[in-house]
Amino acid sequence: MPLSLPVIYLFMSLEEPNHIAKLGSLFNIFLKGIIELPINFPGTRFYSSKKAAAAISAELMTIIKARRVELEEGKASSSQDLLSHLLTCSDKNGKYFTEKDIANNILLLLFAGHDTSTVSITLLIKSLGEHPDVYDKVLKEQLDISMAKEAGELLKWEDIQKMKYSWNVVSEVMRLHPPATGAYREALVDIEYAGYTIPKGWKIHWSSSLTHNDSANFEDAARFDPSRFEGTGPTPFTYVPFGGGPRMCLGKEFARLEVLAFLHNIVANFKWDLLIPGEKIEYDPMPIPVKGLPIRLHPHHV
Ligand code: HEM
Repeated sequence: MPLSLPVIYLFMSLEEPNHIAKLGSLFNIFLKGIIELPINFPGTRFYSSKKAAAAISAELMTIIKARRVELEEGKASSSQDLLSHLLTCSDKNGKYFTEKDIANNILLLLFAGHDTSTVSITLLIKSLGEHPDVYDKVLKEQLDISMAKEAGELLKWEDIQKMKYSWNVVSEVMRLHPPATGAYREALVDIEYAGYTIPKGWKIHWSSSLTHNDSANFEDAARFDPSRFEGTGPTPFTYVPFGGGPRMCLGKEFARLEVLAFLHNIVANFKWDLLIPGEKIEYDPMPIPVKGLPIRLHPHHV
């Protein structure tokens, strides 16, 4: 999914379209090779991905160095964007981030924080288009929230907490199609599992898709059913779209806010038809509808 202008602007205040397009196309090559066999040989996706990541880092380093000069000359402010913030804040020991740390963090956030949320929103739109009964319930919940507010009043944190049914729907979308299909761990000790030994030091891939689609964890696992998340919800560690343990997603609550705020605004203003009913989803590496999910919006005034 191409990087959008707002995210680049928010992170680094870049506005020049060619510059953004260049970073965007490198980013897409980088993304395509992230979950590939690590064969570092010309022609493989992994190789191209590593090259693209190095090119993005070099580009980011140039931007970072230029911004440092602007900050020193008073031509940029520390609150301008994420980049200025990272350049001017220090940790509790007074140590500043290095330029390399900043470039790595921006690259991580672009990857971890952008496509995951856009994919969740895309699949949410698809699921609501396929399940009008669920759409109606989401609409009711969102309208109850809007009607309790003054005209033009923006959403508040308390409103997000009231979106319980809507979040159950988003959760069910992420159960069936987790935006991050899994991640990696390293075995710190020898592990015995199902009669096999995973030796210390081996890399392990854990899969959220397989865990979420296992009928031992979810009855009739292929069925779309947001009520699974009512009450106490799934057994711990059977539902892991954000991972688990100490390296669990840092942006989980921000993602919830982002997706629910988007959902509130689109549902309150539109209903929609899917132009390709039953459009297939492909994983490359994130789940995306193969034709880009064309829809027809119908504004409503409720
Ligand atoms: C629906 C949206 C999102 C999903 C499904 C998602 C999913 C994940 C997953 C599966 C991991 C790996 C966790 C693990 O290894 O146990 C992860 C890590 C991470 N995510 Fe997210 N994420 C989302 C949104 C975001 C956002 C919006 C941000 C930042 C603004 C973010 C920042 C991060 C970071 C920094 C990590 C690395 C944490 C670490 O290694 O300690 N994520 N995310």
